[in-house]
Amino acid sequence: MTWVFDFIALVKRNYTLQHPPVAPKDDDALRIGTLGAARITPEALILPARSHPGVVVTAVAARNPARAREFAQKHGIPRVFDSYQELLDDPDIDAVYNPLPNGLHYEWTMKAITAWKHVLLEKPSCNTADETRRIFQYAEEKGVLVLEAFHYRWHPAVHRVREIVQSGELGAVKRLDGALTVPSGWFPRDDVRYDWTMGGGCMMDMGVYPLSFIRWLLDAEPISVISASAIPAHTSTLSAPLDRGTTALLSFPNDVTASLTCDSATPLPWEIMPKVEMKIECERGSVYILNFVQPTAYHYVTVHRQGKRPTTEKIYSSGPLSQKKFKGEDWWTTYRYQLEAFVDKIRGREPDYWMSAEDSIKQMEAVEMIYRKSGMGVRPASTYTL
Ligand SMILES: NC(=O)C1=CN([C@@H]2O[C@H](COP(=O)(O)OP(=O)(O)OC[C@H]3O[C@@H](n4cnc5c(N)ncnc54)[C@H](OP(=O)(O)O)[C@@H]3O)[C@@H](O)[C@H]2O)C=CC1
Ligand SMILES: O=C1OC[C@@H](O)[C@H](O)[C@H]1O
Repeated sequence: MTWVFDFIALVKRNYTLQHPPVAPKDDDALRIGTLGAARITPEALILPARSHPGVVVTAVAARNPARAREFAQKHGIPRVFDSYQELLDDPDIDAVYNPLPNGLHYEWTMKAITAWKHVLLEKPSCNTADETRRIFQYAEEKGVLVLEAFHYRWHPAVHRVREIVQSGELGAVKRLDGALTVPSGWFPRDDVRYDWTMGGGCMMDMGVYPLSFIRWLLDAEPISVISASAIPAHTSTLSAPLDRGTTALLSFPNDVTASLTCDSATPLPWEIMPKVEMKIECERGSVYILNFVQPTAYHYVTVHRQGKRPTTEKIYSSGPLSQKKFKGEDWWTTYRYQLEAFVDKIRGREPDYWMSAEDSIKQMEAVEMIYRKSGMGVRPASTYTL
């Protein structure tokens, strides 16, 4: 019978995450403007802001004014700007969400910082580690906040996995295997993910998730990339090499190895569903999590302890977290948790979790190491100068 209750909870949670309760807004709610009418914005910002009393999405700017108006109307955004710069220049906006193509992250985040705006910056933070370093340095100089939107990092389920791994109860970690793949047809062939000039490539778009999770689970950086191979995308050329997918094997301190796989178009019929998983093998057992990227929709964590029967946990806000209790509701998406932390930090409150500048910089250094090893080379640096 438990599965019936689980199924009802799953349906309820997935309905509520798409139709969150609307919170009455605080008088001093943070006013966020969003750059571009990007596909990810409703899920990553507009829905989460709905249930947050301390945030209002007050403005959108798009390259095409008609598109901006249509987007604003659809999502109840009161103000529309005909250019990104006009939005940044508006003194009634406190923070911006930057979900532009990767190749524009650097330029528009630097411009936003110049305009004294806090920035919620989509992953991957920039095309190169050097750009990421410069962004955080500049933000510090100007006294504004930049956060790379690695939303999964805020969900209690991934914290639980990290807690088990780092508690030492299973002994030392020996090996990790992470994957994020989607079947062919998931992205249109003209998607910006396949545009080299815009910082495209699957390692940039999807491989960054298992990479970031591995680094965080270990609290360590790769020593070297043992091997890396990339499948060229249909847009890949010699002068603009771009991966449809990448597989890499990394070496970490203490003899730990980790593999990651990402693919933006796994050929049918080998895969008809996305694959999103991480397995951590330790001396005396293992931990497996299904769907570490969007655990709110569905996930499970299975722990094999040597000599014992495997156990399975599902961890939402009310789950059996032995570490500190997170703020949140079962239906809070990773983006909702992330927004809570972003606002808390700006308002001087201690967030439940925070992803540091150092972490974002090290993450891009690791991405570069993998691209160099696979022969694809690092993504083109922005031509924007401050
Ligand atoms: N956190 C997450 O779960 C996810 C994060 N992302 C990240 O968000 C970013 C955007 O992804 P996604 O929403 O899928 O992308 P979209 O292509 O839907 O959106 C990108 C936006 O960038 C603007 N833009 C400006 N210049 C260009 C250009 N030259 N070519 C294309 N678009 C341009 C467009 O805005 P306009 O024309 O309206 O001005 C467009 O709406 C990426 O960095 C990606 O990695 C994506 C999906 C999930
Ligand atoms: O951030 C993301 O999350 C899930 C992926 O499928 C997507 O391509 C990416 O942009």
